[in-house]
Amino acid sequence: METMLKPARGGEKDVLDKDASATPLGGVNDTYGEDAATEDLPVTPWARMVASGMELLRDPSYNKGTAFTEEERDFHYLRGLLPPAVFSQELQMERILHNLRQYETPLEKYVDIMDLQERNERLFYRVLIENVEEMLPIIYTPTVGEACQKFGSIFRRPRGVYISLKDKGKVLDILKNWPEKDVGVIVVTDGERILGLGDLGVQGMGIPIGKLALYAALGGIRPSTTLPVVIDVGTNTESLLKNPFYIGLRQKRTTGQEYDDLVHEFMTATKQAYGEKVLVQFEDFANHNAFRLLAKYNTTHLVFNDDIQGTAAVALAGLHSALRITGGSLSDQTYLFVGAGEAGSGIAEILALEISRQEKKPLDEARKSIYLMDSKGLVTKARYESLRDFKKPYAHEHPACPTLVSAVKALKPKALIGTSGQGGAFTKEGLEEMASYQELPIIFALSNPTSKSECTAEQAFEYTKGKCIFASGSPFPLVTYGGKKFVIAQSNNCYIFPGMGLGCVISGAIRVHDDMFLAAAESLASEIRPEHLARRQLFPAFSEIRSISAHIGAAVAAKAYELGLATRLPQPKDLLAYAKSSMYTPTYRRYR
Ligand SMILES: NC(=O)C1=CN([C@@H]2O[C@H](COP(=O)(O)OP(=O)(O)OC[C@H]3O[C@@H](n4cnc5c(N)ncnc54)[C@H](OP(=O)(O)O)[C@@H]3O)[C@@H](O)[C@H]2O)C=CC1
Ligand SMILES: CC(=O)C(=O)O
Ligand SMILES: [Mg+2]
Repeated sequence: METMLKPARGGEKDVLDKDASATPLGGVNDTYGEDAATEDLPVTPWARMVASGMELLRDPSYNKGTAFTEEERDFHYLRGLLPPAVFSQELQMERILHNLRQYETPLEKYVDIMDLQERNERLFYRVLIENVEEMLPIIYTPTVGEACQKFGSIFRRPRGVYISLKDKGKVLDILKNWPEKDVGVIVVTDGERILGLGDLGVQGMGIPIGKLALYAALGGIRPSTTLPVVIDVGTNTESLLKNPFYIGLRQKRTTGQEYDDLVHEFMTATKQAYGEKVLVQFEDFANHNAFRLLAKYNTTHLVFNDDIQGTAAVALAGLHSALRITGGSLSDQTYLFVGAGEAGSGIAEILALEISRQEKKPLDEARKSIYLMDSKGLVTKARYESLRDFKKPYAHEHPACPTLVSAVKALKPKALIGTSGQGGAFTKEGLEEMASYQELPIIFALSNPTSKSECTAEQAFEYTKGKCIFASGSPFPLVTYGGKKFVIAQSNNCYIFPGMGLGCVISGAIRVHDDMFLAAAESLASEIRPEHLARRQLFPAFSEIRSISAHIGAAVAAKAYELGLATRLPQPKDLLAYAKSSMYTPTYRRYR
């Protein structure tokens, strides 16, 4: 791919036009999933003005470091500003990986790789895309959790947009300060429930940054169209308030009208700044805000909540796969959730929707085989009045069960799904009980990061005597039990949201509908092949994720067209080919 850059000594810059092109992601019909053979590709028919010389080296969107060719070094006033060797992107990647592997702690690796994002964006994404399985635990769970806890200390350069209570009335101005005008996907948090680590205030920003890196790497969304946002309304975490390196507002969380007004100002400003079709993903809000914000904005904005809906879709795909191993249908089983918040009730509700759709029975009927436990034990009818709304549909007539083992004994669930954020919540006794009456118990320990997983993969296999079909939210190493090796698949919403974003963008969707998540789940489930199931592996390897995201994107887009929610007309004939051809690839452009 050749890109015409008009060198402008002294740094005249046209950031508005950056990467503009005919495809919705601005991918200039990037060659999907392979190295573009740069010589053969057409010359892009437009020109850009970018900085030259040192400024070019300092612009991560265009910088290629030692990969600038001799010709480019002459043309762009770079001669002498770089050492004489000219590296290929492949060799640069090797060097990055070599250095990364020298670090002793995952946090050091995180700091190093995020630094690369600030220096050379294309190299950063090339490293991510070609080494997803190695890189995911660093830029995502579990390391991103530790990075958020220490965000103030490791802070180097700001990334994304910080909106605090101090900015009331100025949110649109803040969005205007962001250099990119063509924003398509925003991930926003208020930092109150960061993974299972609780309230990390403004330091939750690590999560939108990480999720959006995955949008680009796994889903092919052009990085320049992504915007991480944190809304800082304070934190109730005393240790942060006392920490001299804390980078947020040093006050307790604001709630009520003042909170709502700031969020509303932000939501209004997103449309004013970026139009109707900007996708806003709510991430890691505490559940007292998550459900109501979703309900408030999903009829007026293109929004979804990843913890409720993305998690639901991936877990549903996992359950489909698990039942292909055990036999039986979704509707024949009893399900027990440990954790009745966003993730738990989100999964419960999509499961009930799917059962109701498959069996053509009312949703309320479908919910009857799904039980939730929260911090007070089993959610039952007797507790109805005191329950939050999202738990009420699952308050069945049943005696109280205060502990996991008592609930498992009473209900004999086929599947046990952990979404409690409580490390160790799946006790030895509870897991032994799950294995006492069935051959292949389904055990999902979905809480993140690793320290909050309801059990480890090893414990699941050990306490069920190797019988379990297991998935976790955070990565676990391979488990060997009874001489057999089991690859531990991750039931994590990162299988879904990149493809969901891709589908929304390529169709020009204006709303997200639950059926788009059902379509995403179905698409993901269809990627599971018999050889995966033979190994009890419920999800394909992350190395296949770009292709999976393209399929999910096409399925989501098809559903958006079917529901009349898509605005990109006419509908492309082959949505999968269109999704693939629209995806961002990080191969360097040739500048002249
Ligand atoms: N794998 C994935 O893709 C995802 C994983 N997650 C993980 O799921 C976890 C929960 O997230 P989320 O649902 O948003 O959080 P919420 O705070 O909304 O929900 C947590 C739930 O767990 C319950 N709970 C707390 N302690 C216990 C206990 N000892 N026994 C049983 N239930 C308990 C809470 O009870 P009560 O209602 O009484 O307070 C609440 O219902 C986090 O660790 C998060 O990282 C989240 C999204 C995606
Ligand atoms: C994965 C995710 O979104 C979470 O743990 O919150
Ligand atoms: Mg989350």
